[in-house]
Amino acid sequence: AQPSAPAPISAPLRDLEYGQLNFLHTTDTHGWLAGHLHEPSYSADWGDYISFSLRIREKVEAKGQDLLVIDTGDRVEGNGLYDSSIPKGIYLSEILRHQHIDILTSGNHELYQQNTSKNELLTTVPNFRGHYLSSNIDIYHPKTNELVPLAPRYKKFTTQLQGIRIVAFGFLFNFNGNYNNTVVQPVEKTIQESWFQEAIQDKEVDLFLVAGHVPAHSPEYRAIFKAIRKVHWATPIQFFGGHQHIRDYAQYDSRAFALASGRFMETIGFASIDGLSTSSQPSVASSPVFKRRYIDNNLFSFYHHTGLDQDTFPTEKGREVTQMITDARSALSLDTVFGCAPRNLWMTRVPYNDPDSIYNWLATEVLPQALKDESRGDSPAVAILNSGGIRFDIFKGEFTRDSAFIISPFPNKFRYVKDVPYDKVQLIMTVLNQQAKIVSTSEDENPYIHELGTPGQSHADGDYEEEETNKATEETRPLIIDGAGSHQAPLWAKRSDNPDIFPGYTTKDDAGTDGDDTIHSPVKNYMVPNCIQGHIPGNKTALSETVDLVYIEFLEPFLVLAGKFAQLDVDFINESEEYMSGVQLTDLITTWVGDNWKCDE
Ligand SMILES: Nc1ccn([C@@H]2O[C@H](COP(=O)(O)O)[C@@H](O)[C@H]2O)c(=O)n1
Repeated sequence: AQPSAPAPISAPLRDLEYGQLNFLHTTDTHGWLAGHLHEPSYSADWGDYISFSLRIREKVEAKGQDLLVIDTGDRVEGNGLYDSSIPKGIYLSEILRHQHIDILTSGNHELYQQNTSKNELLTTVPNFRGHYLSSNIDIYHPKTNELVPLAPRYKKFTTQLQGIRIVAFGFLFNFNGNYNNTVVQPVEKTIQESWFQEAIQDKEVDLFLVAGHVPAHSPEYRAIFKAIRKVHWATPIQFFGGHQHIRDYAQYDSRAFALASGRFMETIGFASIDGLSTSSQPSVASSPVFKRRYIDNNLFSFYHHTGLDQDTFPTEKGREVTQMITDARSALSLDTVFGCAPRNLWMTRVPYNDPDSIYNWLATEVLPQALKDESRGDSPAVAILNSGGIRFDIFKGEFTRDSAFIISPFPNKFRYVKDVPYDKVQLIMTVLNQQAKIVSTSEDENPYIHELGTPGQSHADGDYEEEETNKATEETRPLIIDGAGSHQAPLWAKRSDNPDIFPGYTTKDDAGTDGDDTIHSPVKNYMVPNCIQGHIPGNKTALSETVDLVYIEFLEPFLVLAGKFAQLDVDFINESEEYMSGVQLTDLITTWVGDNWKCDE
């Protein structure tokens, strides 16, 4: 773990249930390779994960079993370790490549910016040659401008020890927010292509392995499942997915399961299958048995599952990578302090209009006080942000360069259109927040276009409380103990009534409620609107007035549609201009923090 990471807290654990074939899975790591430096449950880093997978490999191979390591994308955008370097990602790519990954795929975040996908093609794909798969992404090659697959579409291989014959694919969900140097083909169309149909005709297959940046429960995975089942009624299928930032396990039939392993290096997913045929034993009598476990990413869990301790667990490679991360964080000055947060500010643990909500803070303090384009004189403005652009909580204590990128990693600037009737702005807000489905289906069948909100909640399946009806109470607030001096506060403490249990993941999935390795008490979450608004200046504007409609540039395509619904006669693409030229939301936040959150001497 990193030198400043908190020690993990001991807790009751469920064991891993190994099988003939075992998997470790990461997804949506978003640059958090240093682990969480303020949360003991997720405080292991990428070096520890390398040691963990090497130790698990030793353990399973000693029993003649196999291990495969999977990563399903969104490795970039979301942490200073990736976002603060110039160019972005130079340290991250080097750190990542030290993990042996058997199958990896691209997420949507690898494709938002031209440079990011170019870096995938020219650095990450070669670093993981033979392992990176891209079944439905093409890229215009930066040298030839020819449209080429980002990586091979699929591969067939056999496992080292048992000769399990696997056909593997690497998909991305039907994403359409990519920069125009890449092409994402819808999954449903891709599986009609001849290469896919030929790949699934193979009769010498013991397992289909579908890795992808695709939700475990999704129309895309259902389509792939159906396509394979048309040809193979009983061959086991193991899916690995991601994108929603949740722990999830979907059962498609008794021989087809999908695992999603959370986000931000909080979770190491584990899966196993027993009862597979192999090249030397092509038919098996029994049905395969599938298992899953979500491992909290900390050394307490890692020691427990490997049966090792602080002396016997670390590997030389793991230690080296931990040091590489420490060096990179220092070279990037990620611990530079901009100010000290006087309290915790939460994304979803309190209602969004609560004084402790990060969105309330942005809407009532940061935007009104810091967003001002001098060229607009005294014109009042309403600024709209998508809540999904904010990625993490702020903890009481030091607010560092790293915190800024963790909260707001995207290079999003502001744009505006002038003289918009205030009542139309409010109508647009209603459309974006309450009628997003209308917006998403008007011209575009892609169901993901309305993902303006925080990733987990559009698929929360009842785990989130409706904001209006539930005000957080004392008992539902996370347990916090104040940090000493200006240090960050740890996120939770043990409960006095049950000293072994503290808040954390309590996952419900298709296999039940016993998936998490660590037994936790639940944390309450509240729905957040897709978009929030701040008034500049902060006083309320009369309904009859006109305002500058300022918006984060990511919102523009959504505003074009919402504007039509609100019958606003504005051409957002051609009539808008930059607001506070060159300033990104991240800069606005850091400037405000520097001006307002002084640290006590
Ligand atoms: N420039 C950007 C890019 C993305 N977002 C927000 O992130 C969401 C996607 O993130 P996932 O981790 O869920 O893939 C997207 O829907 C936006 O809300 C952004 O704000 N700006």
